[in-house]
Formats: sequence, C-alpha cells, structure tokens
Amino acid sequence: MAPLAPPVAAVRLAVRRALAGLPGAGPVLVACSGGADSLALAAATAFVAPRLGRRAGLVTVDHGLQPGSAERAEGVARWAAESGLDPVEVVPVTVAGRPGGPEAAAREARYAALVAAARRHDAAGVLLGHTRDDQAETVLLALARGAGPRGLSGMPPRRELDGVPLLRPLLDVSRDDTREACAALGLTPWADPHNVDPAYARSRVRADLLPALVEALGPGVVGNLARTARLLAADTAALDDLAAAALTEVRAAEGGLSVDGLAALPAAVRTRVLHAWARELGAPPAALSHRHVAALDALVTDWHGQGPAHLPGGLPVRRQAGRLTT
Ligand SMILES: Nc1ncnc2c1ncn2[C@@H]1O[C@H](COP(=O)(O)OP(=O)(O)OP(=O)(O)O)[C@@H](O)[C@H]1O
Repeated sequence: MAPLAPPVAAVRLAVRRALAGLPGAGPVLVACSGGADSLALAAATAFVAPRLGRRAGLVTVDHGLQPGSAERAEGVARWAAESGLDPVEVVPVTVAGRPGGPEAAAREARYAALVAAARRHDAAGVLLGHTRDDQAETVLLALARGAGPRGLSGMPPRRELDGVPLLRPLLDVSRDDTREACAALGLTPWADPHNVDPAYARSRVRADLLPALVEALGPGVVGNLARTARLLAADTAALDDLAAAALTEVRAAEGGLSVDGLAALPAAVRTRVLHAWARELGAPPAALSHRHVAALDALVTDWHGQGPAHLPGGLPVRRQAGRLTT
C-alpha cells in the first residue's frame, strides 16, 4: 500500500479533531464550492466521518453568477455521490436583489442556503473549508481597516448561525496542504475566477501582500497571523463575559444605565457594555460602528452637557439625572 501523503493526513487529522465529540446524531454537511480547500475537506470528511460513526453529506451552492456554474455544481455533486457522501445537494440561489455588493449578497445567499439544507437534514453541523491562509488574510484585512480585537480574532473555528453549528476544521491547515492533498488524491479542484480578480481586496492580499510578507519575514508569518487571531479570540471572549456581567451591574432601577457605574469600568469593558446595550436597544449590529459607541462613551467620560448620541436607526440616547436613557 502506498504511504499516505502528509497533506492528506493533515487534512484528515483536522477533520477528525473537529468531528470528535461533536454533539447531535445527524449527518455533517460539507459546504463545497469545488475549490481546493473545500474539495480536500470533503474528501477527508468522506473518509473520516464513517470511521467515527457519523454520516457525511455535501451541499454545493450554485450562485448562478458565472457561465458554467450549474455544470460546476453538478460535477461536484457527482463526485460527492461517487465518494460515498450522502445526502448530496445542489442548491441554486438567487443573488440579485439582495442588499450590499455582489460579494456580500452571494455570501448571504450561500449561508442562508447552507443553514436551510442543514435544517432539512437535521445536520449536526456544516463544515466550511477556510484555511490558515484565509485566516491570515482576514487578520491582515482587519488590521488594515483599524479593527479592534474582535475583528482581529478572525473567523472562529465554530459558531452558530440560526441554531446551526458552522465548523471550520481547516483553520490550522495551510492552503498548500489542501492543494497538495487534492493532487495526491487525484482530484482536480475548480479555480474560482473571483479568487484571482484584483478588483477584490482579499484577492490582492492573497496575490500580493501575503507573499510579500512571507518574502520579507519568512514562511512562519502565515501561521503567526493565525495565532494572533486565536490569542485575541480568547481575550475577546473573556472581555465579553466580563462585559455581560457588568451590563447587569450598571442597569439603573429606573431604566437605562448608571453613569457612575459605567465610569467605574475599565474602558475595554465599558465600550463592550455600551455596544451590547446599543444592540439591545435595537441598533442593527451591521450598522453599529465604533463611532456610535464612542459617542455613547463620550456621554460618560467626556460630559459637557452635549446633546444625545444617535444610534443607527435614528435612536437618540441622552444623559439625564445620572443615567443614559433613550
Ligand atoms: N458555492 C459554494 N457552495 C458551497 N459552499 C461554498 C461555496 N462557496 C464557498 N463555500 C464554502 O465557503 C468556504 C469559503 O469560501 P471562499 O470562496 O471564501 O474561500 P476559498 O478559500 O476560495 O474556498 P474553496 O477553495 O473551497 O473555494 C469554502 O471553503 C466552502 O466551504
């Protein structure tokens, strides 16, 4: 028997770790574009899941944005069925008419389709193929836009979307490994033209910035950026817990939040309390920026009788009688 290629072993080990101890008896569904990352993920899952007593299926979403996209999706589905994955679904989605740019609209449609498929099959989770390189790119993009620790935490290995667990088993596996795993298994991945389109900031980071960093600082830089994300994710989770407890503490009996209670908190906790409270008041999370939180914070720490801070959606928050209220 030929020895197992190390990249194949690396991807399988990552999948095994993600599936071991996963709650729920249902199948896992691999979200597969046919690209190298999710194809390597699907192949590894087809191998590992049955050995852990778990069914594994595959969903491929057809965004209908490129000529030949339906054929690509059918090709992925055919390969998946031959590989023993079950259930296998091609889900066509309509991207036009959704809010945001075309990329954001496609992502939203894709995740909605993945969650719906997971519900249909009572799945224990959906597996996504993001790699360590994707994580490094995410951290660099977050740094460049001045994100705080939450943005720099990158993509979590596990989160829930509308009650469906989304897992990213490959966050510690390199893209070179997923490509080499596909090659070793004789799989031909689909090359997404978007990934090399310089119109997208992520493509430019992938094609130019990350290779330049590796050239200047050495190959460890990709793993180091991913490690930064992990470290910050742990700190952010701890601060979020502190903030949740502090929010309860600073609630005023008459409604709103106590200014004295807020002023006594460390800034990192206070701004999180204000952020969580603004969401509770109905500010849409996507529109809630650091400027809104800074305006709320100024009512506490830079009070000079100023008018209300306006949250997205036009909601005014005032300081009155020692409280922040709406
Ligand atoms: N059309 C699709 N159908 C199903 N899942 C998808 C689709 N496109 C992306 N995904 C999932 O989202 C993950 C991230 O996709 P994205 O296009 O951002 O990254 P990528 O690095 O190009 O991944 P891949 O090499 O697998 O295409 C993929 O690994 C896959 O799990």
